Amino acid sequence: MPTQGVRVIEFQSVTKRYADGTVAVDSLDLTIDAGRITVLVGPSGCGKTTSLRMINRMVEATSGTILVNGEDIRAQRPATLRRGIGYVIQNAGLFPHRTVIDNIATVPVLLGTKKAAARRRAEELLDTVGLPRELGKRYPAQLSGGQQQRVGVARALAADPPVLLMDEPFSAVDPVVRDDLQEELLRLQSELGKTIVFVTHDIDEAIKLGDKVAVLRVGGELAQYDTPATLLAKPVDDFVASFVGRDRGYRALGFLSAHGAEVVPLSTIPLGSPVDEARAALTGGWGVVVDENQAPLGWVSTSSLSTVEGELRSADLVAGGSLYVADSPKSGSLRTALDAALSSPSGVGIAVDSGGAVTGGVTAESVLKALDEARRSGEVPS
Ligand SMILES: Nc1ncnc2c1ncn2[C@@H]1O[C@H](COP(=O)(O)OP(=O)(O)OP(=O)(O)O)[C@@H](O)[C@H]1O
Repeated sequence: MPTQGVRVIEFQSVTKRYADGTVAVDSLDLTIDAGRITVLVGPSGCGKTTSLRMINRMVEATSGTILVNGEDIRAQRPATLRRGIGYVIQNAGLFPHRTVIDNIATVPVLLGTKKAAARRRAEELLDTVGLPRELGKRYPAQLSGGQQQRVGVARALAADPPVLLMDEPFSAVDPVVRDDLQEELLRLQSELGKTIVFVTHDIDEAIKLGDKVAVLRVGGELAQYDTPATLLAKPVDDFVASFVGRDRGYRALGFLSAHGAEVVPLSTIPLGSPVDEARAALTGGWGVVVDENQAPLGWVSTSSLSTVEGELRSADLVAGGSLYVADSPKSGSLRTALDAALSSPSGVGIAVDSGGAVTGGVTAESVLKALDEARRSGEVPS
């Protein structure tokens, strides 16, 4: 099956009325782009899960049409349809009595792949989702919540479906793990280019992950469907504005590229340099110590070097803050740049290229200046 077919999912005036009369989705028109992440977001009960499940026919629409790749899904047998659509849910939904490897291999084996081959592929998928292969022999209960969620993603990817449906997949894990899982999904997506439909009630998650975001309101109506930037800059009404939140200027930092922020020269000092040379190389009292590949190892300052003699060793370094990649067009966001500046002991965030080598530094002021410019050009709200 192709990894990146021209799959577009199209909702044409789709309504779902449950047997008790509840209208969960009301005349939904939505075109979901191939190879992108589309997020459905909105308050509890607004019909996100119902919309998602109609795509793989776990829920049947009452009226309207859903096309996948131009074909009406009602014309396909649900089992055939689902072969091309992976599904990931909250708490991973793993089979408790099967090992991790067998969980991942489930669908390929059902589809006729030999067990040994399916297991080998499952091991590769553990690598793909960033889990050590040793975990393959464990049972789901022997994994952390975040690890289980990664296995859930690996299982959904096992049959290499062009479409992935993800229903609040990261909601049950703590914020730090959730952040890791989100980063991992973005990394995976940059390699795999799946058509992903992602449901969440968390607007921050929607803005971070979505190429496009559909905001739904209770009653199953589409309130706005736009890129995160447009959603933040131009909410169509009070509902969307309040859902997106008052601090949307700060949120905007998360998707504005840090490319616009000025990178200033930074003194770099090779580990092992004589301390006298290191002292002479400091700028504004600080310098970044690097390895032979120019990758940052930590900081030294006038005061940290005051008692050091001989050559610079790892033990002499002050731990550095977070890094940000300033390697257009792969630059990190302004938020990563600001995080780097604020978490750095010197107040200057370390900018690296995509190979991890130091290219310079960025200050909080330069981030705010770039934000100001984005505001003036109307890219983000003022
Ligand atoms: N099987 C069902 N029978 C009757 N009503 C249902 C059924 N499933 C969902 N609903 C109702 O349909 C509406 C939409 O539900 P849905 O689960 O799609 O919303 P959601 O946006 O995913 O909510 P949440 O964020 O709370 O999961 C809700 O009012 C819900 O109570």
